[in-house]
Amino acid sequence: MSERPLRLGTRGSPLALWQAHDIAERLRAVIAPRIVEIVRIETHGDRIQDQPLSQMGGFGVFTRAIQQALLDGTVDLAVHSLKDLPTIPVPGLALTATPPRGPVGDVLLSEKYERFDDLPQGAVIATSSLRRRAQILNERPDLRLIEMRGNIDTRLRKMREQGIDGMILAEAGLIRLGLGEHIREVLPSRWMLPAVGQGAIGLECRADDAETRHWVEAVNDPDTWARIQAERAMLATLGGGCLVPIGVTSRIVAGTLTLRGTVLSTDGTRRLIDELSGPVEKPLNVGAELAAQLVSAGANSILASDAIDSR
Ligand SMILES: NCc1[nH]cc(CCC(=O)O)c1CC(=O)O
Repeated sequence: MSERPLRLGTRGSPLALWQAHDIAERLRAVIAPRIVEIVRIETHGDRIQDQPLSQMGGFGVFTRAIQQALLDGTVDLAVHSLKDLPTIPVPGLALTATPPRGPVGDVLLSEKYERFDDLPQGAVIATSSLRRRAQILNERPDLRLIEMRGNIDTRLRKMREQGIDGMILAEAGLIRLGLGEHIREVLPSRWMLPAVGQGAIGLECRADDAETRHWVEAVNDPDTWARIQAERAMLATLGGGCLVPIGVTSRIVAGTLTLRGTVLSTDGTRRLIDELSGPVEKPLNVGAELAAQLVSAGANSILASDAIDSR
């Protein structure tokens, strides 16, 4: 076994660094006395802060630079927020493990209202995600949605300064940064389905780096792994990437994996939602079959109409 440090690549945002330190601790517990180092890498999404994510040319704006560092050998392990990691495989790299998943939901933050249902007609809500926008408009067509980018701290400040009525963020990020006191309500998964992989951390290695993969597999959580395999198979089969509103929930009860998926038009007027269960040993089948069900119900026409609208 080599004695050089294991270098772990991450974005430099406060949330990314929290996640990287968490992974470093988990690895140190299995890999000691070898040193684990954290290497910060700036991604395209970190550099360009003034454009809507949906217009930044799509896939991998928060992950590609870290994957490149992994391929170059600058780092040995990439730590990603899994929901930012495209499902398209990168030759030479392998998603190797997912530690236990954090909270999966989306939450309302607001200085004025306690609950989503308290929002008055025409209230202004900030979000940078097409998935959140479409699901909010499907539930409440009267609300006004505006773009908001930036780290979580920045967004909280902008909401206060600009008098915005509310904002939707992932619960996991707020909890991890100790900002849980800002959460007013976890939005019901009945209508706000989280992003594929939300709340999970993905650990990616070079496919041929057997030694690192061995250590990284030691911090894997099998239930999280099965759920994210199913969720990502659904997304990959639908082929929507990040430019189309797709949401999902998953659960495992007594060896059965249940996946519920939704596809919407970006304006929220059209929505499909469907559910499928299968053995936890076959997560890829559950995901691909649920996607096929959504396609038979017309998912492709919803996705295609969005592709035309966004031009
Ligand atoms: N780049 C957005 C991003 N990627 C991961 C998280 C939060 C943590 C997670 O959902 O895993 C966030 C912020 C948000 O959506 O509020």
